[in-house]
Amino acid sequence: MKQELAISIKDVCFSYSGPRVLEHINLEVYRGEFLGLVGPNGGGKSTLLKIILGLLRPLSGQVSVLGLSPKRGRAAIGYVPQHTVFPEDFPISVEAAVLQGRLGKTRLIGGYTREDRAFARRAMEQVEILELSACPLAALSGGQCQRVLIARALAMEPEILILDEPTAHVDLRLEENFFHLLRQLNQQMTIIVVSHDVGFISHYVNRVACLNQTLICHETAAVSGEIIKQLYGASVRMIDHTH
Ligand SMILES: Nc1ncnc2c1ncn2[C@@H]1O[C@H](COP(=O)(O)OP(=O)(O)OP(=O)(O)O)[C@@H](O)[C@H]1O
Repeated sequence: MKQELAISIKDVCFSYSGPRVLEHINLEVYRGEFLGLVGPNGGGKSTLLKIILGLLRPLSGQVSVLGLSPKRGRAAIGYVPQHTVFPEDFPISVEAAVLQGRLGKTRLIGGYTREDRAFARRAMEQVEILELSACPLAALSGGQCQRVLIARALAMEPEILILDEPTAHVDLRLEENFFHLLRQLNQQMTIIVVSHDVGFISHYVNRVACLNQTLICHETAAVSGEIIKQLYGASVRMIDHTH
């Protein structure tokens, strides 16, 4: 059976204004895949995600998302950004934050509909934060905040979920819970997750793409600490959390 493409990246090059950040990147992500994207600091991971989201235009090459241009395909992508910190006095509840995920989908005037609230509720149920729905964001732990951000992305009914270092600020136990959650979500949607921890994510993902200006994909079984160290130096963590 022919697999359907979720994302296609062909021969993409990019630079901000100075040297090339991405060189001739080729990547095909299939529907239903769970892809890990790893690489050293400054390797170009966030830049590649921004190109997929249509926020940056490549210097050359082609990108399509579900057969559409990245700008048009963006409506199908739930994006969980890196390093989102809510200010201490941010006066907004968990439910209000999750409802923001409906902004591109709902009517422009008249506020959220009953349907929007049902989507937000379902998203909060999926990531097990429904009991926190009235809490102010400022009262949440790092792990709970990450779940709110995922719920916000899920509320928009995405076909593709992209997460940029979602567990950078959570401890190992929460990280494990979190990846179990992603594995469940992967039954309904394509997932790309950026991480610095190859050893850990290779227990969960189908394939690991290593990006350091150029990109090489490995089936998870083929990823060893030695390969990663040779290609990308010591800044990628290769910790085996085998249980
Ligand atoms: N807005 C920008 N303007 C100029 N250069 C940038 C900009 N954003 C990123 N860069 C540069 O592009 C390169 C790739 O950065 P990018 O943030 O994509 O890497 P990354 O792999 O996501 O890194 P990290 O793991 O540290 O988050 C780096 O050299 C960075 O300094």
